[in-house]
Amino acid sequence: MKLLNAAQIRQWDAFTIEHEPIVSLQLMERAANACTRWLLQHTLADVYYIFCGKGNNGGDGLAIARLLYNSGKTAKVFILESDAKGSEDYISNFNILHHLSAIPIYQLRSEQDLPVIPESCIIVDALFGTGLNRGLTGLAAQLVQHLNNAQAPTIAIDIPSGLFCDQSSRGQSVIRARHTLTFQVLKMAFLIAENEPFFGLVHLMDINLLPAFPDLVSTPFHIINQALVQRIYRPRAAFAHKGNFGHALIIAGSYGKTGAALLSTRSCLRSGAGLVSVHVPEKSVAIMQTGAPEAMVLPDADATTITRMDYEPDPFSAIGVGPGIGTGIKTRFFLRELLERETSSLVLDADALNIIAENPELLNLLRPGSILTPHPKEFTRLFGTQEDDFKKVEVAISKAMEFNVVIVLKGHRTLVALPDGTGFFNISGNAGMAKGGSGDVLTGMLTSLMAQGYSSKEAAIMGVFLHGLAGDFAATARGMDAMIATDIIEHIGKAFEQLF
Ligand SMILES: NC(=O)C1=CN([C@@H]2O[C@H](COP(=O)(O)OP(=O)(O)OC[C@H]3O[C@@H](n4cnc5c(N)ncnc54)[C@H](OP(=O)(O)O)[C@@H]3O)[C@@H](O)[C@H]2O)[C@@H](O)CC1
Ligand SMILES: Nc1ncnc2c1ncn2[C@@H]1O[C@H](COP(=O)(O)OP(=O)(O)O)[C@@H](O)[C@H]1O
Ligand SMILES: [K+]
Repeated sequence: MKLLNAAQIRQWDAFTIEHEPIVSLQLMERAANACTRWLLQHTLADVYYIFCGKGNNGGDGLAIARLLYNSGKTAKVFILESDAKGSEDYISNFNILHHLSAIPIYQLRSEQDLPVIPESCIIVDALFGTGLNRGLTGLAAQLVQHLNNAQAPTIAIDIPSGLFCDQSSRGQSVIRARHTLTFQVLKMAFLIAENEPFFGLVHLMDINLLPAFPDLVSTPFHIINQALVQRIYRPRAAFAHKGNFGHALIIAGSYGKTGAALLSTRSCLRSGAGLVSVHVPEKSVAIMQTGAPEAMVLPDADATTITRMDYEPDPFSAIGVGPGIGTGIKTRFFLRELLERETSSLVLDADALNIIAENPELLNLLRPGSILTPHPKEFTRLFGTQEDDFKKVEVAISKAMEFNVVIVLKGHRTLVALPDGTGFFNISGNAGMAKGGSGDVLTGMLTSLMAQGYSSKEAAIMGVFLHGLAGDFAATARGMDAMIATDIIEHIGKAFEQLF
């Protein structure tokens, strides 16, 4: 699914108005209706304090005030005054409301006009929407601070006021909402970690914009959804044999970290590979054979670390390397040898990435289409510190292009950055996965998918989606606090079932 920017979303509004046909004011009414329904279903308040700017976001706020009033609720409207005349639809809604004398309208012209906000009210933020074109200053910034200091919860309409859709809002005055009721589609701002304090829980309000529009525009960003992964997934043929599903090799573990190897191997086995081998330090062999009897074990010559490749890498259809291997000198030599000898693509995670970060020239040895799966700290070690999280997305994509690899920048909204310059955000998964071992599970899954012949782009998109979905099922079964990485593995099967 394409991730549209603010300008494209406005074009989509205009496209709908032109082709449906529907007049702009009716579209605003549809949007306000959807928000009002949500407010009536999900909030219990004595009174709604509705703060409006003079653009269309403010127009939404005025229409919501009227619809709440029509549903028997009490609403007070506060208008952030400026020299602007107001958008056409704002003015239309203002005129309607003006005639409804039951709804008081207060004009905010200076700091003295900022109202006392009762704890028991609900604040509706309709100051600025996708039309924000500069940071808030003056009275607008004071109002935002005033609302953020209030005890009452804030519901933002479309986007918290002051938050830019497509660029960093670091250092700006931005509404901190408990819920955001956003129209039709997610905005990029909601996928970026640094914006977490602002938008709260995001709810999509379907306003029936014409579905034909997104096909007409191009965008570098996409959201991974079930339909996309269903198109990638290839069901297993009934007459298939294990040779059809590749041979995966996991290289993982060191003394005290055999668990990382176990988690990667088990998740690799659970994700469809025909055969799975695992290269671990000699001392880990018994643990592996007991914990993952379906896998074949290649013991290292060293008792406690990975040091040598006593086998040819070529027979393996994909290799995943890194979880728990440490960054010792012999392991570093091993990784260099692997990168020099291996002819197919690799999945590189954890300490494999830390070793590369210490020896950046190794990046040039990566085979095209390899997958790197850094968490944010590993990403910083590899590619330096960025001034904000939007910049991080940009750098991930430019590095994917430069080294012709796929970079999976992990987090709440994992980004799959592709060498063709595009980026795919994953929206499955939950905070219960923020625990040691979750990343090892992802490495095993990606290696398994690559072994089966999925391209690195397909494997990365499908892998992060299924990993998050398995995490969501694990959270339902165990709860976010109690779930552990093994629970994610236990639910990989159920995640696959959603693709049938
Ligand atoms: N039919 C439709 O299209 C639908 C649209 N919908 C709604 O419209 C919203 C977008 O509306 P919008 O484009 O009017 O922009 P909006 O965000 O309300 O205000 C921007 C105005 O504020 C100003 N301004 C900007 N930055 C500023 C700043 N820092 N400090 C001070 N002023 C600033 C700027 O004017 P300027 O001062 O630059 O001349 C501009 O006029 C969208 O989020 C959704 O809620 C829904 O109803 C669905 C149907
Ligand atoms: N809050 C969260 N929401 C969704 N997914 C998360 C969250 N926190 C972590 N994850 C996922 O869990 C995994 C954690 O990986 P990583 O930090 O490498 O763990 P480890 O190295 O301990 O195995 C990543 O795939 C990440 O996307
Ligand atoms: K808003």
